Amino acid sequence: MANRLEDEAVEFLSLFYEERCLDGKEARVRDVCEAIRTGGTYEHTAEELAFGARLAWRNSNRCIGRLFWERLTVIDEREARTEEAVAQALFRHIEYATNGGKVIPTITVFKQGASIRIWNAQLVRYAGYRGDGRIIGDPASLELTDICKQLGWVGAGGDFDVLPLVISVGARPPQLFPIPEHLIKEVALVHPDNEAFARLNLKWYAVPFISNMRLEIGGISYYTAPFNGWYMGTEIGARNLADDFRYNRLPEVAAVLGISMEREASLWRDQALVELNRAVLYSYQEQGVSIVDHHTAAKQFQRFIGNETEAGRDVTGDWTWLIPPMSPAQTDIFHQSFDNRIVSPNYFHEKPPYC
Ligand code: HEM
Ligand SMILES: N/C(=N/c1cccc(CO[C@@H]2CCNC2)c1)c1cccs1
Repeated sequence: MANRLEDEAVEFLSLFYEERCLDGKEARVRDVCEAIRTGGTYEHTAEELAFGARLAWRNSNRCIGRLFWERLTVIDEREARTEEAVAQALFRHIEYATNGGKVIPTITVFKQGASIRIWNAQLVRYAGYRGDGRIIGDPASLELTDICKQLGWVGAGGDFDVLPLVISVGARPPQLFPIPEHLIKEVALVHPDNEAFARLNLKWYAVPFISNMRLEIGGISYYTAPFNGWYMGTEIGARNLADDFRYNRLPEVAAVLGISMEREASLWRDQALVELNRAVLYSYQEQGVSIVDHHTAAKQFQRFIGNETEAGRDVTGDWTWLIPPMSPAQTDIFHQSFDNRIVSPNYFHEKPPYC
């Protein structure tokens, strides 16, 4: 009687051997089913792991950046067993993927199962502090910042303090690992036409490293598999710095650019939003850090659809996330519909270990 893990394993291995036109599938399937029957699980080969991580990206319905799914660098850290070893591997990932600004899409995969956990949602993220009546820094980080303070971390109390890595192994309490400053690349935000913009003293970190999603391949879950790509400008300019429950900077941008906020109908918010997003794209490009604008990203996504269709594969997608948060109807994505079926391998939201 084949169990669920066996079914998922056989399905993935079939894809692995067929899509890459390899032979030897029968023997591998037999070995894996034997391992599951005797030990309750199985181990992926390095090639299966790399292919599975790339497939998971190709199957990520909410990702507009999937054109480059085959170009993912996969680092195998399944042997790491201590908090220190995990932290060192993460420092290596940050340095390698940042690559001086020419960002390399990369994932580091730690041992299967949930014994190793990273408590950070992103490896590099700013702290959030509740001051007297107002919030300093990133409101999205309030909970993790509190945990870091309880564990002895002392933040500078500013708007852009990078949090330490918080890593736990098994039932041990989490350990803190401040990220060496030389590994963290940031971009100071300046405007292409208006030098007054710099007076806002805004900046953002160069590379997004997502560290709170579960990678599932052939029925096996890797709870710790942090991955990065490069940013799409709107993530920073239309959400992180613009949402009123995040950095909420549109009023200051309007003020410094002399845009009157008197009437909603003046569309001052939209005008300030465009200028903030132009500043983000200009600053990253000027400082040599990879970034893509939402129009180019949407065109690349159309190429992804073409490639997949040519390969005879269905494309699945989540329209509500694929459309950019700024000028969505200016992209072809807005005028299409997508099948939001969940296909495995994939990346899944996972509740934080501190819940
Ligand atoms: C290479 C450049 C990439 C760009 C420009 C890009 C862009 C994006 C954007 C804009 C989102 C929506 C994020 C949000 O609205 O908060 C997203 C979602 C996502 N991306 Fe990509 N991506 C890239 C690479 C990758 C890579 C390398 C992976 C994994 C290997 C990946 C996996 C995902 C996943 C799983 C989501 C959904 C996240 C969630 O449900 O919270 N992306 N991507
Ligand atoms: N550009 C990116 N953007 C994101 C991709 C996935 C997730 C996120 C952050 O999602 C949070 C949860 C909902 N919005 C913020 C951002 C990438 C990060 C890692 C690889 S590409």
